[in-house]
Amino acid sequence: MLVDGKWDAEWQPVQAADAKGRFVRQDSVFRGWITPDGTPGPEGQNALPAAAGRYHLIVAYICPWASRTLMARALKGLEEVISISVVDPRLSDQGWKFGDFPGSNPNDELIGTTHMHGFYTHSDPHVSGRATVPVLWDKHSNRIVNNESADILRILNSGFSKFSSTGVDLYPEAMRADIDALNIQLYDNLNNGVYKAGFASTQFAYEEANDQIFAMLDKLEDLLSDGRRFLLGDAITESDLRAYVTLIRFDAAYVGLFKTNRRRIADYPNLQRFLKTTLDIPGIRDTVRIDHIKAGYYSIKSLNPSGIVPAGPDLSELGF
Ligand SMILES: N[C@@H](CCC(=O)N[C@@H](CS)C(=O)NCC(=O)O)C(=O)O
Repeated sequence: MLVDGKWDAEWQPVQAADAKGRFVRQDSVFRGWITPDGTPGPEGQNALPAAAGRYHLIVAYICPWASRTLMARALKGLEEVISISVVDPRLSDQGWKFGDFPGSNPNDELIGTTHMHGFYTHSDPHVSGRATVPVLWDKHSNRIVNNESADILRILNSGFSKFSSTGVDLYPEAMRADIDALNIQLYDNLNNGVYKAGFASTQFAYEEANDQIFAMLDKLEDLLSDGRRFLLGDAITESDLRAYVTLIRFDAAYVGLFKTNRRRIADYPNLQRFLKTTLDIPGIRDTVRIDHIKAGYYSIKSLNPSGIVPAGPDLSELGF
């Protein structure tokens, strides 16, 4: 991680642990906003004006948080408005870097950095924290606008609406209370839940996280059991993006590496249908690279010292 603008020691996947061995995630540090005309964001954040060609997303296909921003970009039809670059899925001892893995960018064309942390120190020479993806980058000032994917989803949804070619609204006014309530459960039990299981340092913390994950999966399976296409009805919302990015990684990576192996998503008919429905939306399949997901997760040395990437599972039912 970075300490006062300098790379400090070897990269470690475990961010912090509490007294009971629970994984604790750090908060993101760059929280600027983008609005249609540059007026402040919804909570008074400093904002830049939306524009075509000015902003850029730096992502990793392995990463669920980055992938949800790619999904929002695709669902809003912003592929020609916001450019992207993709880091190598395999973590180096200095965090993310550009590299030669198929489908990633060998070099950075924005500022010529080799590692993700270069964007952070370029934006703030004294920055401290982890150099995470995704990053929303401003090509005019050559600075990070925001490195919190939850914010980036909202920015893409509302800030860029005049550039959207689809008219999809992922956070409709009338559904906000339901979306917010479901998002909290999804984050604690599922999105961050799998990391809590995978990076638990005690049996207690692992079992606690595992129970939360499977209770949440049962709940989502039940929500979808009336035949609805998405979690809150027939229209896709932000909550679906949040659930999807963890569900699509579950059988490929988490069941094995994070030991969340009580059941697979393929064993839940409605969750599997939800994955297929979402994958059929134009642009979504392009946001999923199973090869990056497997290579990336299984490159985490502390969980998989040999670096061997499993050959399975068979995901042909999902078209992979
Ligand atoms: N809260 C952040 C979390 C992002 C995050 O943790 N990304 C991971 C990859 S999935 C990362 O870049 N980790 C590198 C590190 O922690 O050094 C967000 O949602 O944007």
